[in-house]
Amino acid sequence: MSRARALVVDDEADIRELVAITLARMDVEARCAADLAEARALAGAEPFDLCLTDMRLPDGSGIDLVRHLQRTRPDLPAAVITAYGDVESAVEALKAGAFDFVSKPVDLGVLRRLVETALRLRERRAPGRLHLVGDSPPMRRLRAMIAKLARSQAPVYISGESGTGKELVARMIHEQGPRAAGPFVPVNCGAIPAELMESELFGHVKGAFTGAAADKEGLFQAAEGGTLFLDEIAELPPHMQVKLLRAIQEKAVRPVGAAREVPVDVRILSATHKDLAALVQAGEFRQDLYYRINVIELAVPPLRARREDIPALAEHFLARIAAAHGGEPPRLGAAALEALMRYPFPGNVRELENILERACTLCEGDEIRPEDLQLPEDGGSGAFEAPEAVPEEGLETYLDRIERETILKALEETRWNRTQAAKRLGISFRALRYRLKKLGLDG
Ligand SMILES: Nc1ncnc2c1ncn2[C@@H]1O[C@H](COP(=O)(O)OP(=O)(O)OP(=O)(O)O)[C@@H](O)[C@H]1O
Repeated sequence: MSRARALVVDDEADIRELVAITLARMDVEARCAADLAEARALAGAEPFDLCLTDMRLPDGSGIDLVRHLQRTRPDLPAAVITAYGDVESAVEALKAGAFDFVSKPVDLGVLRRLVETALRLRERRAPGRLHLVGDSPPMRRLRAMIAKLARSQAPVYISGESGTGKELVARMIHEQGPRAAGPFVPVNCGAIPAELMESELFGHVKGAFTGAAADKEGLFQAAEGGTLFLDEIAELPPHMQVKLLRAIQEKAVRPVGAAREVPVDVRILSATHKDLAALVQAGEFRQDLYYRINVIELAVPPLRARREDIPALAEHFLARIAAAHGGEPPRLGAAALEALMRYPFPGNVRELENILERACTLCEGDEIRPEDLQLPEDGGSGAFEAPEAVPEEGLETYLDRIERETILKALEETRWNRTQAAKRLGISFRALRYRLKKLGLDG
């Protein structure tokens, strides 16, 4: 890990110096500012692991700086130096988001401990805010690959079943790489109607088509300097596959109706739960595009291939659910955990999350019982048996029918609450709306 850096803000030169010397002895580099304006400018321009600010500054208060950092750098721990006995300000600072305070005259032992704590936060945070729960060998390999791929700029194709964590992996690659300060733009290719896809991705100029009242930038331009995550890339219609290939090759896009291409600097990550290689074989996905996006393939294993991760994941989700609702999370009883360990999780980690959310609602005491989990009797894998012979109606019609039946079932079970139904189906609200339209069910 690189040398830690602290932003020290105080209008008194000798305090700045005292703090800077103390920090230097701890191998922490200090950058000093004498007022709020200077502090803001430095915080916006340079990386820091810790901020230490005096309460009273010539152009505002330390609390203003804490608030500013909370908005702009929520990961940066900030502490305030308060006047002796000024409990009120200390409390106010903590409420504003400061992680600690130290009172004047500054006790160097207290200061050292405070800095150590802040730096431990940094270690826990590093290398990114997001993390994958699970310590199974496949998860460890995945984490190592993410760290390696984050440093490269090559397109990565993330494969894996639905709900395995592909989007989370894409976000981590972005967050741990040199583009982390830039935007991460996720696009669900299956949720954008084919006729809008080009203008959504590349933008359009005013008057390009009816309803194009002004210039609009596309998702490529929105991801400038960052990462574009093309999820469900198998759903890209053929005409868009050609255009995407060109955009990747030329590092430029042409907005609909524009005369010229505009250069774009984005890293492309893509994913699908479908077997893209098989789609290439079947002639449904362009081979040249496949080679372009699949420079590196990262496979996210299904949950049933790493069952030892289930207890840690369950604990993680229970804590998260409790934090969202307030209060203590219920415990997972031994019998319930055993049931989870046996369950095949066709919907993977997302399904585990949903099961636990439901269990928390159903659970009456402080312990989740197997019946609270409501695991499907058939193991969740046999909802639709694959037909033994090629269906007479043809694959497309057959798949449409299955899709329609599954969606209708989810809608009925949720009394046509689309948000709930989308959640149950493990797709976004937008994706559900799009599918309803496609299947003529949106009337
Ligand atoms: N190892 C993990 N640790 C913590 N949370 C995880 C892990 N894997 C997945 N999740 C969580 O599970 C949920 C589903 O993950 P995600 O959306 O990334 O899956 P996906 O593979 O992209 O799904 P889909 O193919 O349906 O788009 C998210 O809430 C994600 O944060």
